[in-house]
Amino acid sequence: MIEFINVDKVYQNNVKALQNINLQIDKGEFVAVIGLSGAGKSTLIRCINRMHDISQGQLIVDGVEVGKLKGKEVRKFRRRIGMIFQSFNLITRTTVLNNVLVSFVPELSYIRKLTGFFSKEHKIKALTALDQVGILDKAYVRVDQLSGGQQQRVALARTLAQNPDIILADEPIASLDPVTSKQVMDDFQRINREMGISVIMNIHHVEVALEYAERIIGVREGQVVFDGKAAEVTAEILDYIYKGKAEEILENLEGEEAYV
Ligand SMILES: Nc1ncnc2c1ncn2[C@@H]1O[C@H](COP(=O)(O)OP(=O)(O)OP(=O)(O)O)[C@@H](O)[C@H]1O
Repeated sequence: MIEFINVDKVYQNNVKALQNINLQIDKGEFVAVIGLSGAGKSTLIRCINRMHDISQGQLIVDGVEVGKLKGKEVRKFRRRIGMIFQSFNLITRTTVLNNVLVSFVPELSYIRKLTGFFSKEHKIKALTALDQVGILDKAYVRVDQLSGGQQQRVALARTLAQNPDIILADEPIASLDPVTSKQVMDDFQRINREMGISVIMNIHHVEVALEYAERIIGVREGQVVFDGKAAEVTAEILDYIYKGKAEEILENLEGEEAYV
């Protein structure tokens, strides 16, 4: 379980990105975090794996107070939390398999780190992860020869190979077309349902958030202004989260539905 207790985040430039956040996210949930640009969505997600430190309050993940972890403990803690970015963060000039194997580097002995030699067990784990996202046949293809959607699947496989309890996804479909976005979102849904991995996703596409997430957290000016089931989200609620811009967003929604 992830628990935010009275969490504030103030950046060094004095921007108060999060204010008094209180949330509980249970294991296995699929949560979408929505809100205007600058509302605090990325900050909220990135505090969970301590990419950002919180300024006040407590953030507890499976009984561990994240802010109290030190050095090695932080690295060990992060191994349980996968992170997916909009920009995929892959090494494009090498194979898909090598990109997944990279996730095992922290587990390697010093010698193996130097030689870059992965065990058979690591290779099997990596190939299994590629199979889980349907791109096993691309294992020996260079990443720069793949489409954006396939690259995001490689990133997802790399995360899965870590055997995470939680996947944080920061705008994972922002640079993908609607059809590819749907494939990637289907992957997230399958991983969430079949493997019980919690998914917490920051997403600009409201229509996609409502379709895939069970729970929606609406953030506005650093505060949680809505937290409920996707099915409960109304046009009024969206309007509140998006400060009167819901009409524009709903218009988009109609267009996107036709496209997807
Ligand atoms: N590293 C940083 N240093 C200083 N201020 C920051 C930093 N990162 C974010 N901010 C500020 O914190 C606020 C929240 O930013 P955040 O990136 O969390 O919003 P967001 O909702 O994810 O936006 P977007 O949808 O555009 O990614 C913004 O005012 C932003 O300018």
